[in-house]
Amino acid sequence: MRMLLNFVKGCTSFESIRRINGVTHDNYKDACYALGLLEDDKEWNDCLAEAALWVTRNELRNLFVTILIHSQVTDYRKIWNTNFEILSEDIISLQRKRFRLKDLQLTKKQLEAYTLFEIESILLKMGKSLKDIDRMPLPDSALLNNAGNRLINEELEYDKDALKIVHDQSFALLNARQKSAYEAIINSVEKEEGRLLFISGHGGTGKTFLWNTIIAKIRSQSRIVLTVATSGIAALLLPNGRTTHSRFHIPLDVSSESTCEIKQGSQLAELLLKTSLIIWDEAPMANKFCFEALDKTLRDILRVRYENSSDKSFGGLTIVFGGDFHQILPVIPKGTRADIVDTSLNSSYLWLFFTIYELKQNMRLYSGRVSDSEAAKISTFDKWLLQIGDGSFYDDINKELIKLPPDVCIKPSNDPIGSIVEAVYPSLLQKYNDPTYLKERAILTPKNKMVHELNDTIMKMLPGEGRTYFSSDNVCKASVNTNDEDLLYPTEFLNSLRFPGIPNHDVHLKVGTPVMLLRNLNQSEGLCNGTRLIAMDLGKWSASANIISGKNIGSRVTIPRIIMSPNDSKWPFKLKRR
Ligand SMILES: Nc1ncnc2c1ncn2[C@@H]1O[C@H](COP(=O)(O)OP(=O)(O)OP(=O)(O)O)[C@@H](O)[C@H]1O
Repeated sequence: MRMLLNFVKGCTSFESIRRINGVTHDNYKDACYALGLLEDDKEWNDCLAEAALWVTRNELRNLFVTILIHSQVTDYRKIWNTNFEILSEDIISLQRKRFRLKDLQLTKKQLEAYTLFEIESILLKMGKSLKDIDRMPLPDSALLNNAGNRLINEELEYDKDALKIVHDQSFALLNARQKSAYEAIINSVEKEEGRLLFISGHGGTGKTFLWNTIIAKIRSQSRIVLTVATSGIAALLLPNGRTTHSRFHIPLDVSSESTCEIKQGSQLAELLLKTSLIIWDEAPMANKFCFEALDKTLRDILRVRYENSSDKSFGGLTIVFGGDFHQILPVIPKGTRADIVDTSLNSSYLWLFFTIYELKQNMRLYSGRVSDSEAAKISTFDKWLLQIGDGSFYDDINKELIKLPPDVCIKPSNDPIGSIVEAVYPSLLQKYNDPTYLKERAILTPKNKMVHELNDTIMKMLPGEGRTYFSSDNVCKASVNTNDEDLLYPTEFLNSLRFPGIPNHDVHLKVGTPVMLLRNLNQSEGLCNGTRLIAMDLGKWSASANIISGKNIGSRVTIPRIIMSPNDSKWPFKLKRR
């Protein structure tokens, strides 16, 4: 009842406290559940049943996998048994198409095996497996064996003729510096020299262009190149790119002793044994221990392939790193400048073995897609930005202030929020439904408080009622050594807490609002930290949205409530916000 009193306004009787959206519930617990304030496995059944009304079965299986991986389920077997039927509704027709047998019938056991096989395929793309999930049934091993090593198959499935054409076209365009890096990399791959190369260059100097040319070359020769990036958003820019953590199973809390969680003999280990090249974009952003973890793991795994692999950096595999040390370095919460430098790639023991190639020419200006005046403008901005990066463009003696050029500023006014919204989102009401309009706009602010103010202002401007989702907040039992956490940390207090990178207790959404995902939910579906979407169906237990940035633009995804915990907070307990 106390929890409800925080939400139900103007109640006149005990019964009215239990009335939620016109329905009077039998008890307070049910009323709390209806508001989404409680944690219960029943939520996942309700969520899948609700989404089944509007999504395809394949989307539903993706939703099921998201629940398995990101939401804390108490009894996996039970939610599988309850939802098996809706998850398998299209399996017979899928198999009929696959085997070209229009009268094919399946027994319940076969149906279960094929459905689990589909679920396992989604999990494998995320680098996970049903084997890792407690008490979940496993697909038929014969089916899995027939499918072979799907990680390797996926890397060999490319259209080689098309890639050869792409390669020849881009190769002809490479500038001198790009070409010399290209030759060094291809030589090292062909002669298995196992070199370590670092391609540095600021934004627009054609690193991605170079990667694409090299990837096309290697894949057109039926060889394997793994493309990874430190952040999900950069990974989406690479063909079949993945984040380094998901591709190599690097632990999240990485230290000097860490290794990647890859078992000898696993599908991933076999893939690494067959790999010719790894391209790691945005390398300066990663903690040096990530590289060292991969180094140690490859030295071990590649011993089957190369003699003395344990004496060679990365076991003797050619690895290309790219990025710009001017851009974001590893984030060390409350770390000093020295801490950050010490965690960077160039403080690692591996840095000694790198050969560095530098790209200098801003190719964005020469790609022929911009007019001369636009190119001059970009060039001036580019120089200005680089000077700031070099620390040579200060407006005062204390080296603290930078003068912004007038064309990037908006005029001061009495309503700064209104002005910036008007400047960034002109004619919002006519255009808020247009994905292209939304895709190219964003307001960045240094503080979350301002983000919330801006969001509230813009949400109020948009038409429609929308829906408010409440989180269920709990103190993680393992993080406190008392049974009185309810007294110490009452729910309304937990609800009021705000953390960076984690949504507040209440999230208000309207159909058509652009949202940004804050978690790497499913790379292969293009769902990672930073993916932008437009909210579409706002169900009670899940929300569907259309992707508008990165990979898979236009496809629809359904997202359940997932559990998030702040990484480091000042409180003496760990909050679980679902
Ligand atoms: N050799 C080239 N010939 C023609 N166009 C090129 C060449 N190299 C790069 N470009 C084009 O220049 C633009 C910027 O290149 P690219 O995105 O590869 O740069 P980048 O270094 O990866 O930039 P960022 O660090 O911002 O991601 C792209 O439009 C790309 O197609």
